Amino acid sequence: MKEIKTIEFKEDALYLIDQRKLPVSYEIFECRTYKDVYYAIKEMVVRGAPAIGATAAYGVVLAAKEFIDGEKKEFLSNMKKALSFLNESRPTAVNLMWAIERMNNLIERNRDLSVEDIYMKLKEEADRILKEDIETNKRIGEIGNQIVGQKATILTHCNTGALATAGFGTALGVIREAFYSGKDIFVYADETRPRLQGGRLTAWELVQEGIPAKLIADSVAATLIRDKKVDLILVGADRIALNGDTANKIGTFMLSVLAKEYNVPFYIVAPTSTIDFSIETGDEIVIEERDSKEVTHIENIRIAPEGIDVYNPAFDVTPNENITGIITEKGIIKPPFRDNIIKLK
Ligand SMILES: CSC[C@H]1O[C@H](OP(=O)(O)O)[C@H](O)[C@@H]1O
Repeated sequence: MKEIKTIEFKEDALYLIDQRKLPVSYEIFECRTYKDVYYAIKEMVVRGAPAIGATAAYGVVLAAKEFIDGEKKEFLSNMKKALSFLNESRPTAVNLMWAIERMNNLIERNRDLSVEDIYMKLKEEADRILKEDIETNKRIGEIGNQIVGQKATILTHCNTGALATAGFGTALGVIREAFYSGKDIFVYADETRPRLQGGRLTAWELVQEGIPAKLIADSVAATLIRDKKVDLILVGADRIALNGDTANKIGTFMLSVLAKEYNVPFYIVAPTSTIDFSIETGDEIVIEERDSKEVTHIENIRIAPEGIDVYNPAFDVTPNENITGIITEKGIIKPPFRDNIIKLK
């Protein structure tokens, strides 16, 4: 299995695979300040809910390093500002807020320690988040593999692999696990307009692993599903509400409607850190709207005329009634979702 180091912290700097450049070139983006990390998340140098969370945690570490020479009071005040700034980098993936809150809670628990000791504890906590995510994803892979047939064609959307996490992946992690456990699987990967995470990132990971697959335009999925060419649909998540409604990359909701119409099992695959226990339904999820240039251009080449207005939501919400189950590291959550999700709090 190929090791893909999406995120690496060493010698007081954070190194990220620059996912904007893949697959054409493999480049590393260096973050030396928490504002570098904000930029990396906002501009999707790094993306994917768990990867965003782990990256933000190291952004907090870089902020603590930046303010380490200040008096305690000034340090705590600067850290509060830095955490709030990082928290605003993208609005939908709850792992960002989950990681920031976890780092803030650590500061609050240790505010009587020296600034240097707080910094060391923050670094340890960020390392823990990174390590836990990889372990969580491998557990998700094992659990998810239980619902993959010995011979199965799986359709997936966007990128939910090692690049979207600290390693191994979520939905693509289940696909990895099924492949390496010897199952005869085949993957259809949606290219996922407009940022093409499927065509650029999932396709790259599948080729790296030698997993049999075909890349398709998003609009091909409907015919494949209608013609019974797809046995299972596995997608990721950015925020899951208590009732199971799930925000994920734009185009996921459409797939769920097709899956329901043609009785194809449709699973969300995500760590429990992607569950937002503070919201009842998907109506409360903020959907990020991104720059129109993502739609009117590809690699800075204009493909739509000047003057055309654009609507570019980065996510949509799949209603829980379209979801077969939610595969997590604690097991597969089945309906009734609220009753079963609340038990995980
Ligand atoms: C394993 S979470 C991956 C999740 O994140 C993606 O969004 P983005 O690339 O904009 O960060 C997409 O929703 C994936 O399902």
